Amino acid sequence: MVHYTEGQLNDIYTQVLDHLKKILNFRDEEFKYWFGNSYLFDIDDDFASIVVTTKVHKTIITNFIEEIATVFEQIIGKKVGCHIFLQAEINQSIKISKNNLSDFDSKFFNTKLKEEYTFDNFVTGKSNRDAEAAARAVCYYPGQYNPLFIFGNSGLGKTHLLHAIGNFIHENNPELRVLYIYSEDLVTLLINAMTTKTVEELKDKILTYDFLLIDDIQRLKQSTSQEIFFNIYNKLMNENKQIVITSDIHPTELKGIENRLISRFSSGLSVPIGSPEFETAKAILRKKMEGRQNDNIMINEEVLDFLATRFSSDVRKLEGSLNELFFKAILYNPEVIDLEFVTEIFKDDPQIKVESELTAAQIKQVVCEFYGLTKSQIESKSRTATIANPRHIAIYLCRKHLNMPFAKIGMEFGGRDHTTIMSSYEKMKKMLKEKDTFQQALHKIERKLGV
Ligand SMILES: Nc1ncnc2c1ncn2[C@@H]1O[C@H](COP(=O)(O)OP(=O)(O)OP(=O)(O)O)[C@@H](O)[C@H]1O
Repeated sequence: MVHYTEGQLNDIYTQVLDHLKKILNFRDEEFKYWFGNSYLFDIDDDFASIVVTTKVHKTIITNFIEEIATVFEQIIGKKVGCHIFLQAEINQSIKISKNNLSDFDSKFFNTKLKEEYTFDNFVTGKSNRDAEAAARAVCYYPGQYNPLFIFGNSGLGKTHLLHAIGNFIHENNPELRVLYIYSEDLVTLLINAMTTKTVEELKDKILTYDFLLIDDIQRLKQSTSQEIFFNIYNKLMNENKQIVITSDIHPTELKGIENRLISRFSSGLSVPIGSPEFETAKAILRKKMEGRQNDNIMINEEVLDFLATRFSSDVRKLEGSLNELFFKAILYNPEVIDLEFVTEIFKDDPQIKVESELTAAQIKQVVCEFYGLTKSQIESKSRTATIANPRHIAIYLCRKHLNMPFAKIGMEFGGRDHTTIMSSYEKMKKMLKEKDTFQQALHKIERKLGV
């Protein structure tokens, strides 16, 4: 990598500005106003970092990022991306991240893996079996399903599975290096590396790992960091390192993430993880009760039924409900935790009221009643208009009122994939614009649903 001195950076930037002035349509004083106080902070292998003084300058100059990159290519003879930073961002990052890379291993390696999240204590059922099987598969065949992308709502075990992969590898293949990282930490690292001119070192560090486990990728929104990430991602893939990513939505529905990344995320294996069904939720509760200190507390079967029914949409809440119950049991010391005790404990819990909120099942039911169909008809693959159109309406309503991801709606409608659901939704949107009859039907159904 070429290291430029301050003087060289200064020379290069002077030439860049001269060229830019000729191609941008600014008057002299305008150009001076926008670019006059900017300077070139650094050029590394992939990026030129330009520093400006105010947010407004950053916004305006960012509009010309492509032109600036082209001029850089002409002057320095190689293609680089351009980043615009505020002086304040540079100052802040330099302050907090001087030691970031030396901390890297202790901060992001090993210590971050939660030992308690293993495959052994991950309870499987229909809703999460595919995700668990895929997670195990990457442990046995690293690089074969690359990247593995696990998506689903909050609290359904995505992080648990990532850690389970890491723990499994540590135990069974200790020579392989695993890096678990939360996306927001990754963004901080990338930005700091840019501002402390340590991008190459960071890349080299990350490339020493065999498994990169990235949690909650939807948070990788900072656009400047996406470019470096893209670069690192490609290098890891080229070296056949295993990448596992989690997100709350299917890769194609990610917002604020560049298309080239989205298409790469979709190119491996994407598996959904859903809310546990009743029996799985109960099995999770039993698992979470194992090894608790308060073994002597008796808990009735119907209590597990109650919790599994009310809280299964989020395993984190399911766990929380159990903790609360045990805590209250220690406090009030009932002979046995029974349904009466539980309903009293949770009587003011807003979660219980979730029952009255609109669900996909209610939407399907009301649409079926309206059109005289059965549940299995609306969920079927039938293309007959009398069945397909009501299905489009129900899908449209799920998206509109529940804001459900397309992949999740697909699960409600006979396991269709998200692209089919997306096209169904678009079709109904178009039909509603074109035909009054659909609009009227939609309003009547919405009135019945009370929305
Ligand atoms: N199938 C399961 N078996 C056992 N525990 C589970 C299961 N699913 C989830 N859990 C537990 O539920 C809690 C929440 O899970 P986790 O943090 O993995 O969810 P998440 O999908 O990553 O959520 P978020 O998107 O909010 O990060 C954890 O304590 C985890 O151990």
